[in-house]
Amino acid sequence: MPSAAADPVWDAWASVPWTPVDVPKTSSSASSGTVTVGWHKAGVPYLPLGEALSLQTLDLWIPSSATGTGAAPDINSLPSGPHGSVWIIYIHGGAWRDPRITFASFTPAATNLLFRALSSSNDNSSSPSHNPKLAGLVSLNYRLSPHPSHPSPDPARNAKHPDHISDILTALSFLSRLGVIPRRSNINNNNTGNNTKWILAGHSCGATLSFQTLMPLPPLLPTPPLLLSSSSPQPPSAVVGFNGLYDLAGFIADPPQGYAHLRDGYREFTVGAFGEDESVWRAVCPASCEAGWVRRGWVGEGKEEEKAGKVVVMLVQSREDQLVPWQQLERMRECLEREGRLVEVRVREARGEHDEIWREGGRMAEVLWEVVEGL
Ligand SMILES: N[C@@H](CC(=O)c1ccccc1NC=O)C(=O)O
Repeated sequence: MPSAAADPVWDAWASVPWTPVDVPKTSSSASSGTVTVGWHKAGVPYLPLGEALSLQTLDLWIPSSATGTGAAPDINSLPSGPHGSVWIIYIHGGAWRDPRITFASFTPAATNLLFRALSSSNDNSSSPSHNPKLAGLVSLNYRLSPHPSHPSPDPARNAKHPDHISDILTALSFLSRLGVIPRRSNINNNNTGNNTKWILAGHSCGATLSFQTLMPLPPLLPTPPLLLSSSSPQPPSAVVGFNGLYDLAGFIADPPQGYAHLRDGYREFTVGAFGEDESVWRAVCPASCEAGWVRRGWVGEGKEEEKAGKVVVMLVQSREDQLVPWQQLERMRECLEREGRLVEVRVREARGEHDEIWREGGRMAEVLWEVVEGL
């Protein structure tokens, strides 16, 4: 991938060094020590240097195979994956407000995925066509609303809708300027496009934010001018929601059995993020907003896009989740199935309480790997 001097996007990119991701060698190998599974940039500002607030940053990892050598990539560069490789972009949860849940909640799954990528590139028995190609991973930070138990004067911790989704869209524009997300003009262009695909994944309110990137949200959000490019980013090939929130108004009006005690908590964080107006709650949630957004905001109206194939939604939920009921998944599934054959909805179960899936990371990585393989 190119790098360029005197470009605010590449200047921000080059402001952070690469560090190795070292994991202990498996016990089966005779040698001890660690193996480098990938390279990591931590806390890259996704706005021009000096303009980003404390939470307007992203972390990015590439598999060690991307460099071709054992050495760190150049600080100015972003090595591209092989033809047809896939980027995964992750949005953390925490009810739009919890400062203890950040981009770092993706680290266990990211490390697991880098390890899988290394193992599969070492595995000569797998045929190249079935060898999944992971280009890299990104985890986004974004401004948070105030948390009553964790007050802070930091402007990045006193956000209100649409600040959260605005930051996510800004980060996606930044990533498209870096070449991580392909541009729309490359769609259907098999000769010159590098055919990179991307997956958008999120946990809890991060799943809400993932779908919001594809919904027409009022009011329209301006992109910072320095990040604008002539062509818009290509939408993701798949969205993966882990223990996601899809219908806040529905939950607050009528929480399902076993979750009624959470109604006031839901109302508190919903008001904190979106204000008191319940019509806004409905408009910003993917299972309760106006129908038709999958075609309008994602698949596209044009026949060419329809020919390019349907999009994939993977909904992952634990029945043991003490904070988000299975009913949220059902609401989302029903909403997507009403969109007809544009979307292929897949459902996977997970185990444990609400945050176990990212704390533990293995199941999250397994599901994401399955989506990468299927693209
Ligand atoms: N730890 C959070 C609570 C939280 O994250 C949450 C609670 C209920 C339903 C979903 C939640 N998180 C979604 O992103 C808080 O303190 O606000």
